[in-house]
Amino acid sequence: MKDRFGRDIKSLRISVNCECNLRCFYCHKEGHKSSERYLTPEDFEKIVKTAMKFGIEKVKISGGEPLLREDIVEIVRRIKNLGIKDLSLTTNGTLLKDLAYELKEAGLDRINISLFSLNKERFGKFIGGNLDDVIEGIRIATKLFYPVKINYVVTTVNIDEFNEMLKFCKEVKAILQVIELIPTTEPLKKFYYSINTLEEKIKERANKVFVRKFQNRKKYFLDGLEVEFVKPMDNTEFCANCSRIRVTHDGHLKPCLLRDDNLIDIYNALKKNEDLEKYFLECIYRREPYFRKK
Ligand SMILES: Nc1nc2c(ncn2[C@@H]2O[C@H](COP(=O)(O)OP(=O)(O)OP(=O)(O)O)[C@@H](O)[C@H]2O)c(=O)[nH]1
Ligand code: SF4
Ligand code: SF4
Repeated sequence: MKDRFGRDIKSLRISVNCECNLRCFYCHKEGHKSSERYLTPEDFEKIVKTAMKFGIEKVKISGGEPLLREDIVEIVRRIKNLGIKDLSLTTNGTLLKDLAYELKEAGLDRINISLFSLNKERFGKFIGGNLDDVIEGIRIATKLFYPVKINYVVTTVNIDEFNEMLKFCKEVKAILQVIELIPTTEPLKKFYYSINTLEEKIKERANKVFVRKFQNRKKYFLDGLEVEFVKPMDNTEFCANCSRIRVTHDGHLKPCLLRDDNLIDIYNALKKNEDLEKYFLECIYRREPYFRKK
């Protein structure tokens, strides 16, 4: 299925909650306000079932911090049991050491873990929480899942750790995902650091480059290491190749991360056990590339 801009619909990104046990200063909260309303594992199952009718085979679970939900393993199991081929989860990693085995057993295919800094003090100051827990979570995850991606959001605060991040990812055998900061508020703008210079450096060292169809992302292969660049800002090619639909924890279909004015409320439809197809069609209709050529 394609939207009005000829973009395929391939993946569903489900935010299962809005709470988090960390406080990253750059958090964009998946572009949605918090709310007291929460979907149940059965609700997510119904949503994914409908999404599959539209050809969606990839599901990403996110939050807030998804591992704070007590029923996260059940959510994973129910979605995987529907036959989703690529089921992944993005986490801050703090609770992973206690949950990694159960998630694997429930059918999770792969995992992305945020890592702002390898410096304990800096991690505590800008992110909160305990870096050691995250590192332990990463080490366990890399033994159970493939691939594990390390999400390194680049800012003026942690740009000096780029080489250390490369070294760390090589050591633990994870993919380094270098992510451009999305400055969603005015004060965040001063932390923005363009990742183009980092990409140039990696390009020089790479043996092979691969361009992912999804968001036109480039992946570089170095000796024993993969590095992917995520550059959403003002990037018309990124949005032109966006194939995601989002679901919020409180039961909205969301056509775009950066917009909060075109959501579709499906909460009552879920509770009444209505067919969800027409809501998906409406969501696909409302999809527009956020950054596009004028
Ligand atoms: N603008 C925009 N940014 C996105 C979108 N999806 C992901 N991102 C950015 O990419 C970062 C990492 O996202 P992840 O949750 O790790 O997932 P992903 O890298 O998109 O997905 P996979 O590579 O398939 O695992 C997010 O924090 C965002 O900054 C999107 O749809 N739009
Ligand atoms: S870990 Fe993720 S959800 Fe939590 S504060 Fe950081 S960016 Fe936001
Ligand atoms: S259209 Fe662009 S900004 Fe919106 S979700 Fe897709 S990639 Fe992100």
